[in-house]
Amino acid sequence: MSPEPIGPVDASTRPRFADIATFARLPRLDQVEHADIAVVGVPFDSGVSYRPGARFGPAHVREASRLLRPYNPAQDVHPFAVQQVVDAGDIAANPFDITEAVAAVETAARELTENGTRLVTIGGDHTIALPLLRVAAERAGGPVAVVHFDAHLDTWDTYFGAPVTHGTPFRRASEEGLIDQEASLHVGIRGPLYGKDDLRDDERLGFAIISSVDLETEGLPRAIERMHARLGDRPVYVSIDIDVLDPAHAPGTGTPEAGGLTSRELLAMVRALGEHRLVGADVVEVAPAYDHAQLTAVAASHVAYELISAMGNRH
Ligand SMILES: N=C(N)NCCCC(=O)O
Ligand SMILES: [Zn+2]
Ligand SMILES: [Zn+2]
Repeated sequence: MSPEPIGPVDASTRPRFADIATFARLPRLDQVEHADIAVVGVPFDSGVSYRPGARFGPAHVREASRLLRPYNPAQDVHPFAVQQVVDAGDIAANPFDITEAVAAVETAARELTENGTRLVTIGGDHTIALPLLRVAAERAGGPVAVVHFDAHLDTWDTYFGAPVTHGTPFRRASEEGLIDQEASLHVGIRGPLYGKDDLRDDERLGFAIISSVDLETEGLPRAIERMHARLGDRPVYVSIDIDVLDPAHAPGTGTPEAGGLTSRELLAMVRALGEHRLVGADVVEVAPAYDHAQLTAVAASHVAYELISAMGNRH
């Protein structure tokens, strides 16, 4: 029998503002025999097209995650008791060479998932979704349904001739056959595009869209219904760009767009994913330099907590 999971440090006997921060004050990977879920940081932002700083995201989210508690009433689950969740530290990626950095993330993700551990990765910019999806599809034995929360499509082709950036991971992933083209979708899309072709290309690459306006006009229950219908019973990878939230809810990000989701809407949609077989997830694009009073980091840490809870729901 495997031992009982080691949970977070108890905030009622040891102040939650003490100690070096691990995610939710969980044990480190080297302190357990086996991890069901590893939270891992990728402090990398060399793929950004506008404001830099997401390289400081993992540390900022860990700091804000000190406030998380062990029982999640919204999903009626003790996410850190039904499964062993750990902090696996950071994947240190080369800030001067995107190709090398992406390869390093892929290698590290492959190693971390060797014994069935699922990853919840904290970015870092959205470039890192590409190597993470490579490993997720490999582990799932084929393409995965991607549910991608973002203001942006991230299926553009190149920037300055560069094919691997934070605006292009899902085009590359689709071209590489990593995503299930019948079951993938974006949620929260809004704002100006380069042209109409962006949407045509996006559909051809295998994505459906629940836009921010759809959410407003159709409401949350209908959006959740559409998400369930699209994902079906496929293995699901969840990629959450924190800029899916309105800048009022998440100012600390590099390419903010007005008219986004509330954190309440995003948390509700993530909770609904508890019905699905989640093979991995990321929360990216938290850039602390533009944050205020940890607003963005609190949102990101709660989103990660709901993801871990959703993974625990079907444990
Ligand atoms: N992945 C994020 N956050 N943003 C992509 C924006 C790409 C652009 O500048 O057009
Ligand atoms: Zn975005
Ligand atoms: Zn993005």
